[in-house]
Amino acid sequence: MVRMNNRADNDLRPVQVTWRFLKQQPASVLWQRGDTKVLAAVQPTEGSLQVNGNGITAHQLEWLQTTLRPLLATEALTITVTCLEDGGGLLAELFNAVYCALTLLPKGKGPKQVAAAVTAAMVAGESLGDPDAAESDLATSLVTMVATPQEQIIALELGGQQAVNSSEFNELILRASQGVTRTNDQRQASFERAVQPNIQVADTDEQTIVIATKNPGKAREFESVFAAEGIQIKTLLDYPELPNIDETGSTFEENARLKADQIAAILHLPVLADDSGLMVDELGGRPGIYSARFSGDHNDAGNNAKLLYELTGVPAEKRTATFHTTLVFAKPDRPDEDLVVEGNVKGQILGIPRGDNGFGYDPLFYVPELDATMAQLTVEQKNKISHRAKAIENLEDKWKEWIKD
Ligand SMILES: O=c1nc[nH]c2c1ncn2[C@H]1C[C@H](O)[C@@H](COP(=O)(O)OP(=O)(O)OP(=O)(O)O)O1
Ligand SMILES: [Mg+2]
Repeated sequence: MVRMNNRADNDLRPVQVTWRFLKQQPASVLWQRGDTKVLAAVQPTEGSLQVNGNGITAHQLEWLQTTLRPLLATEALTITVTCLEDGGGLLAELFNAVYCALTLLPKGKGPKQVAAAVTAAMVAGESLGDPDAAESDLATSLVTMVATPQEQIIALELGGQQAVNSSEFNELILRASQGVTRTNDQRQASFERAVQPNIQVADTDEQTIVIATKNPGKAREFESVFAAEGIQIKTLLDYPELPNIDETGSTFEENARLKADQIAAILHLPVLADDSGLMVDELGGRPGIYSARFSGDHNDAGNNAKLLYELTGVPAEKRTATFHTTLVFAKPDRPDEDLVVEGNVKGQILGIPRGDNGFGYDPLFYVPELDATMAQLTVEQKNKISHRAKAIENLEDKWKEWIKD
């Protein structure tokens, strides 16, 4: 049987972990395996264990709570797990996401035991490790296993449309045990890469690109573009040890170059930097390169408030504005070969914010053609029309050739 991506029966989909995904919550992780995306955040509390789920069933939540409990060093925790996309193997990935978040708790509060989860599926009489969504749909039976790397089984969950006989069951268990060991290695490798940026652990044969940003809003938009190419992306949040790059340039391009060149020189990886901002016609193009610091510090609410204040009394037809992005792609150690592109989108600054998506000035930036603010669009919709999307389109034809040599 030929699997998607020509995977062997025991091959797992690649894993990508964004450690400390939420700025305000240190023990948080975005865990992605294939198309399955789970966000987990753990907060120490005074009270007893609470596990909250978004986008998952009551049964999945209950299973998770029961499975986690024996691994916890303390029950004074609130765990929140959010399914962003179920691309197969969700139950296992819920566990893996939470487990990763637990490892970010202060010493002594993390998990008592090393464990990982994986799904195995019986498809057309063959046992497959880590089925994707299509394979899961075809599976006659599925096993989700949580175990230690020493093959001590902590939990087993059976699923699928048919009863499983004991020889198939044994095969599934074997397949799953292999997967657990491998998953544990994937997690460990990702963690080491994240905390020790100079040590590159070759975990997958996938290409890695670092996006030189600490802005999770930007990162999300880039991610969906490169994921489609099978390229894994990291952001500066994966490298907390890196120095802060001061944006001392006087143009978007200078600032993007500063970020791209310096980070590429340190990490020895290809680095894509974005410098972007809002240019309001009535304000002579301000805040422009100062968009992030418009109200003093880097604070979206403050920046939006200041923008509204400065446009007090300006009628709708004069509130025209442009979002601009300059992208600089830098190769390690070859700053003279930087690739530079830009993108723009025109809109209007509203008097009252609308919508909860996106980031930055999105709730105030109205796009007449769509009769919506940027914050009323989904990531997919925004990725079709935004300044960043336009810049990426301009990069599209060039970068694949450029990155090869
Ligand atoms: O699509 C966007 N939707 C809304 N607002 C946006 C967008 N794109 C840029 N902006 C605003 C946010 C920030 O106030 C400034 C970017 O400043 P900029 O220095 O490029 O980014 P940043 O400091 O947030 O992150 P980083 O430097 O780590 O990439 O423009
Ligand atoms: Mg910045």
